[in-house]
Amino acid sequence: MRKDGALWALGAMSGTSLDGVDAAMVLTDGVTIEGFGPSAYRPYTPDEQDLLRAALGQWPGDPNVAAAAETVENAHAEVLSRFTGAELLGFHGQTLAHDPAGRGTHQCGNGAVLAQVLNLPTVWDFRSCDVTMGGQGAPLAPFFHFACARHIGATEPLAVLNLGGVGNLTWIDPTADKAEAPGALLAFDTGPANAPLNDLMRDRLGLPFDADGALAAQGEVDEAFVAMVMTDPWFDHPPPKSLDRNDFHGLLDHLEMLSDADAAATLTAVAAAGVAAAQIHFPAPVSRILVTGGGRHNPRLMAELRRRIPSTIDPVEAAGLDGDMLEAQAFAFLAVRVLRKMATSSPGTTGTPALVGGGQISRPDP
Ligand SMILES: Nc1ncnc2c1ncn2[C@@H]1O[C@H](COP(=O)(O)OP(=O)(O)OP(=O)(O)O)[C@@H](O)[C@H]1O
Ligand SMILES: CC(=O)N[C@H]1[C@@H]2OC[C@@H](O2)[C@@H](O)[C@@H]1O[C@H](C)C(=O)O
Repeated sequence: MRKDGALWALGAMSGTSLDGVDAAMVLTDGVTIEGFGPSAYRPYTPDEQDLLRAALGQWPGDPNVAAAAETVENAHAEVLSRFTGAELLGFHGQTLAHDPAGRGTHQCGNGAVLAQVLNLPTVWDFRSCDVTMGGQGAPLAPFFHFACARHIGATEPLAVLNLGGVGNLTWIDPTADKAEAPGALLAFDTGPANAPLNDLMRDRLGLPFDADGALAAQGEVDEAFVAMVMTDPWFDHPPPKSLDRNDFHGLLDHLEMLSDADAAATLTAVAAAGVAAAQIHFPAPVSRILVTGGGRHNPRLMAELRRRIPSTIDPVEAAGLDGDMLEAQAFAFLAVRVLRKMATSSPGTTGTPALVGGGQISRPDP
């Protein structure tokens, strides 16, 4: 029997790696996870990626943004139309620019268009309200991570680490009354994760990423360089904090003297060192870090994490979750929360002064 208020929600995420659209269904009332449904992935073609890359860092009104938005909407319409039985859509869109202390945050793709095309009530623009209210606008997955921690029966503090283009981590006390409770969650971005490594692979070798960490495995980490990066005050800065995809892009200029393999090994280590540095911000130590996002497929990155961090480091699959779809599931879950007028972020997640519920709701014409 369905719990009161539970809906089959479809969530879609187009992440900072610009690789494609993840989509997944969750049965939820926005508090507990009642079940996971089907999922799908739709990669962007190289031409589509070029259009998106040309719009990175741009704000509404820039000539490249309209083409990027159309690309995002079409790719989403294509993959989302394969699903049946969804009652609500949570559409994240593609982050093109993120500057919470300045111009705000910009996800392209219009949820109102998707609501019509898919004939589904659509929750979108999840981050703007948070930034307007003084929050970072990211990360937003933590309320879902709290539900996941409950779903897997966790009883002591743990962390969920997402290794996408940027890394983000959620520290969770699963014994808290609810996700909104003070002290239940502490979340923040950990630093660059796959983005600089992907950019290196693309610039030097014309490849999208270091598949299975094969190139990094042939190189040596320049530990002095890693230590130098870690002196950036950003890592010691207490949460809340969030990054734009290209905030650490300048790293690549300093690696020109290194071979391809050494540069790949060093950037892989930088991603892991950022996570190790994050531990000083934990309210209490964790015995386990569950890793989600594409970076968990990189054995070199996982090895660097294990070398630098004493906690057990497992892919989320070890706890029965799907690390390729967790973010898409998060936006399905958050859509239900928005529909039900529940908070989507808190002082511990995005650093808003109070609980905030973001998101716009667009409904198809009757
Ligand atoms: N087999 C693999 N070996 C090495 N790296 C991999 C592998 N599979 C995926 N990745 C890395 O993971 C990235 C994709 O990760 P993911 O899909 O989590 O990113 P995203 O959702 O776009 O990012 P974000 O969470 O920052 O929004 C790829 O670009 C690549 O760097
Ligand atoms: C502004 C933005 O899109 N941020 C993303 C990005 O990708 C990873 C990290 O940086 C995280 O802060 C966030 O996404 C996840 C889904 C989040 O909001 O929880």
